[in-house]
Amino acid sequence: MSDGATKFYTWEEIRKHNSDKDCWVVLYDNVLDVTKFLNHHPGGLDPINDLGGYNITNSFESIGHSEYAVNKSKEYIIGKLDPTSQEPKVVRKPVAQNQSVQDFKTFTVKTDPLAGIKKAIIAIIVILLAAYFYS
Ligand code: HEM
Repeated sequence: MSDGATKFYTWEEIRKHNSDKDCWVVLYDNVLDVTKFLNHHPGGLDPINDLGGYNITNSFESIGHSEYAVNKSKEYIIGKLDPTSQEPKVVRKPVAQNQSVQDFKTFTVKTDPLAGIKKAIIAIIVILLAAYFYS
């Protein structure tokens, strides 16, 4: 862009930059190389890195980023999205497949089948004690 001409990128090119060593994203119609920002992002590395090669506009807006964040993102613009390029079907990249995610997926609320009986026994004991002390 040294000659002042805007550089345009296709989705095919953008999708290739999808790792924490080389991370491009699309914000509105701008293409950003955020590789150097990942480790400085106040929201952590993963939220942006997981979207490397994708359009982050909805996620960026839903967090309610400040004006400061919007201005900060300008530092990483490398060009514009080629308006003739069709966005390929979004194939969700698997987010962190760590143990906590696995635990979350298999988590079930444990109910105590004896909870009702326990409560009834406690109530009976309280009634018996009250009857004993007030008799
Ligand atoms: C170029 C892209 C981005 C830039 C420059 C950026 C910048 C920032 C900045 C400056 C903050 C501090 C709070 C603020 O000023 O709003 C922040 C917080 C945060 N960002 Fe981003 N962000 C980007 C993309 C994203 C994306 C794509 C996500 C989610 C998918 C995300 C999730 C978060 C979260 C969760 C916080 C922490 C909010 C909090 O703790 O209150 N960010 N970001």
